[in-house]
This record gives sequence, C-alpha cells and structure tokens, in this order.
Amino acid sequence: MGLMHQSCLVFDSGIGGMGVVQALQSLKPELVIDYLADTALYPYGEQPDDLLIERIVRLIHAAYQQLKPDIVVIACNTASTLALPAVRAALPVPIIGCVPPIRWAGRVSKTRTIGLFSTSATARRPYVQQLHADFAADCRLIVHGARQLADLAEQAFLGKTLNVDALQAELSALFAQPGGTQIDTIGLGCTHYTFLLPELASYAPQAITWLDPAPAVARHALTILEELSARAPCERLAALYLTAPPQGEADFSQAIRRLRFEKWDMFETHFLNTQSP
Ligand SMILES: N[C@H](CCC(=O)O)C(=O)O
Repeated sequence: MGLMHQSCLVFDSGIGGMGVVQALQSLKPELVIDYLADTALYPYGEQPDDLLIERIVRLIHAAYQQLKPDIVVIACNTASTLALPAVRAALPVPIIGCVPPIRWAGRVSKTRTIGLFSTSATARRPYVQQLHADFAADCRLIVHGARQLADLAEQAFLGKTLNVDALQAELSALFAQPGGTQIDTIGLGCTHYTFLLPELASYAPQAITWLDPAPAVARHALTILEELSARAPCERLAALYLTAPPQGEADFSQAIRRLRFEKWDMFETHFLNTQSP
C-alpha cells in the first residue's frame, strides 16, 4: 500500500521534534503525524538518566496504545541516546531514533575538526564518544552541552525576539575551546536547534557547514514505512498531546497551526489510565 493512510508518532520533550514533522509533511503530505511532547519534564537535558528512561518508555507505550501508529520517531537526541533500546523492547512497531550527526560531520569536514551542540545530558553520554570512535576517529570533536539553546529554540518557535547575548554565549562556549578556530562543520545534536539554525549561522564567528539531521530522519522513517505491510487505514485527524500546558498558550496555538495541528490536548489522562509495559 502507499503511505496514504499510514500514521507516525513523533516524540520529544518540547517543540524540537516539530522540525522532523515539517520534513515529514513536506515529503509526504498525506501521512497522519501525531505528536507527543513531554513538556512537564522539559528540559530533558537537565534530568537524571534513570528518571528519563522509565518515563520515556511509559509515555511512548501509553501513546502507542492510544494512537496505534505504524511507526514511532523519537525526535529527541537526549531521549534516543539513552532510551532507544528500552523503547524498542517495549513496542511492536519500528522505532526511529535521532542521534548526533557525528558520522555525517566526519564525512564533510575538511579541517577534520568538528563541533557538536547538544544538551548537557547528551554531551556527557558514552553514546557520543562511541559515535566519535566508530565514525569520526580521525577528527577532533569539540562538544558543547548548551543549557540555553533549547530554551532559545522554544522562544523562536513561538515567534519571540531572540536573546542575542544568550545565543552568543553558547556559540563562544564552543568556539573558545582548544582547536575551536579550526571547526568547519557543526552538527546539531538536539532537535530543538532546527529552529535556531539561521541565527546560529549568522552569529557564528567563522564559516561553518551546519548539519541538521531532521530531513534525513524523516526520509529514513518514510523508507521504513514503505516497507511495512498493509494495515487498516488511519482516517482520523492528527493529535498533538502535551504533558503540561505550553508557555504562552496563544502563541503556541498559532505556531502549531502552521504545522497543521488544529489544537493541543493534555496527555495525562491517557497516560495515567494506561498500564505500563
Ligand atoms: N529536543 C531534545 C532536547 C531538549 C531538552 O533538553 O528537553 C533533544 O533533541 O535532545
């Protein structure tokens, strides 16, 4: 069957996964895309690993039972680098993760010095060191676990004015590290940063090739969807669930309409009423 009636659940802590939603929509407008954001626990980058792993599995499992998607995209590096195996073990459908584009950066960099912006949690994960060792061992990797960039991206998504000082402080924290002037390629290791890409590029102190994995993640998800066998068609409208109300509700409601979501709903009722795996 074609993708006409298939559905995909996209998961993130906040608005970061909306970059993957955009890419999915432009590639396959007919796909039903549901979205779950764990806004109650945002930012994931500042949460302890053991809390996150259990929570992510329970939430995605509950959303799966509610929405029965054909595929799940964990459009969050902080969640994927921690909980991909646990989510895969708990669900009977393909789970696509989103991990820092270190391999891609290793293919692209001429100076062999690559940068990575991510959350603090992702920056200290062994997953990142493993990607470096496996796919870009001949590159110097300079990582900055940025506390403020996800917040700035949330603001940008709502159409708010950029806090330029905060953005520049995060850029400096990467480029001021030893070897920073040699960086020619930077990977976005947090899905939120899609919404800051023009600002990051314009305030960076040197020419950089910026790598945003969102379109590649979307293409990968669609390839996997195409391989799935036929199922009952999904005829309903796309759902957007949050675990806590958004900051700036009017701006949020306007912003999500650009992504073709008519409204948002609280997820907690479904979450609490669903048995964990
Ligand atoms: N969007 C998430 C993280 C933002 C947060 O700290 O919650 C990621 O890709 O890592």
